[in-house]
Amino acid sequence: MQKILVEGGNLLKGRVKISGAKNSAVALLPAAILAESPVTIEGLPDISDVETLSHLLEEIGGVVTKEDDQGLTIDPANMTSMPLPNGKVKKLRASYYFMGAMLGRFKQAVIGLPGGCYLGPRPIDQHIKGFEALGAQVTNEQGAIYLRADELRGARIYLDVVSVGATINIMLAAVRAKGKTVIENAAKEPEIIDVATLLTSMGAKIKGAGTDVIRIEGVDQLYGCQHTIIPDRIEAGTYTILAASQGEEVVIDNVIPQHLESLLAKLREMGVEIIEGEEQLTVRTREKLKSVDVKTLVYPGFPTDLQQPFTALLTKAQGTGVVTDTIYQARFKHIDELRRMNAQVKVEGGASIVTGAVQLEGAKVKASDLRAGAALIIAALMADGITEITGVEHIDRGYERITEKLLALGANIWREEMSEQEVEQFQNS
Ligand SMILES: CC(=O)N[C@H]1[C@@H](OP(=O)(O)OP(=O)(O)OC[C@H]2O[C@@H](n3ccc(=O)[nH]c3=O)[C@H](O)[C@@H]2O)O[C@H](CO)[C@@H](O)[C@@H]1O
Ligand SMILES: C=C(OP(=O)(O)O)C(=O)O
Repeated sequence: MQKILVEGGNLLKGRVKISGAKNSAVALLPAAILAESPVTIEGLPDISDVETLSHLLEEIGGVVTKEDDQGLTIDPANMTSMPLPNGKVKKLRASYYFMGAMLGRFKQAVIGLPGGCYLGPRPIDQHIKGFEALGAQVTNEQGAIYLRADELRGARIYLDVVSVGATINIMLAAVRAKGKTVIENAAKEPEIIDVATLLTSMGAKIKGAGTDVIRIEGVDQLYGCQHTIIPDRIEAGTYTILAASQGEEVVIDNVIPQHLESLLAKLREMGVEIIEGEEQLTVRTREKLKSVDVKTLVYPGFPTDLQQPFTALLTKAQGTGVVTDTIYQARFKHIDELRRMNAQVKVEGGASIVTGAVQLEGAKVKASDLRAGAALIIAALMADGITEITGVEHIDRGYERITEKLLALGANIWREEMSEQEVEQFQNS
């Protein structure tokens, strides 16, 4: 087990290249189950979620081959509807996409309830509502979801909650259903468009991805194809926040700036200078930052996945900022850790209230989840002295080579193996 150490204070300067989107990758890989011949996905991020999903694809009989340029080819020809009730499915959230994809291809699946970041309750009732509407029988037996259908039939499905996972999962099953499916109140995140683009290249008929009504005409067969993933808007947002907090001038390459408009607007309000290129952002901070309030919303609103990193930045700004998370009202585990670093933050209801312009101090802290980890790294880069961050396995689920990328920008950051005693303390904390 490793920990990350950061000596704060260095100003960041240079360029950083953003990797492929985690939240696309984790759906694109299971989508390959639906094809009859090999699917190649290019530009995948080198993160542990991708590795775990590749192993799961192999467990059900897929042949996964590494390509140049971080591509993977998945040959689904010999896959079976092997049950996956336990094991790796519990390591990440997106294993739930095996439900939709295996239901679509085999008309049956047994998948353990997913893991992923604990952000308060994360039900999957809307996924199940969608599968049932398509004709599947769904039961929960000892923590695994059993799905079975004699035939999948297209249906009109209204999502009671706007859900990224449910929208994609229903799309995965519906592309192989008989007839027409309409998903109403669908999520509009760019990752949904990316998955729909892959499915369309495989032969699916999908209209409206990226709007709140998606129409799907089921087809009998899907085929292999080649697809290049979109850049990770959350990783890009994290580096943008990082550059705003401790950057002299940082150029962020391989970005779709339109995917980050809500964040960029808030940063500009704070006094950060951002120049948007076609696939690039240049971030400069010349003046003292002013606090702002943010409220997370579904896309194109401010993303919940950037709420925690943004809170770390607010500790530097003049004034008080309120961060309200309307998606996950319990996504505040990073706050206690930021407090250990001298941050003046309190949580009230579904919001954190940050009193800014405070000098953070290095401390021993624990990343409780992926974006809490990103928030702690940002705080550590601004802090006086050395910060030790445990819970690195969460960070490695979603940030490719984060220590190397930051080192190249001039940060003083490194990894160390934890001693046996530290591992024990960590596991008991
Ligand atoms: C792998 C992946 O893509 N993860 C992202 C995805 O998670 P995930 O797909 O799990 O998140 P959802 O969009 O489904 O969740 C949004 C909200 O709907 C609720 N809900 C969701 C499904 C359901 O069946 N019932 C229900 O009540 C959730 O508790 C949450 O409050 O979108 C989240 C919201 O942008 C991001 O934070 C995650 O990074
Ligand atoms: C919450 C996240 O991921 P997951 O849904 O995979 O747990 C995230 O990416 O911030």
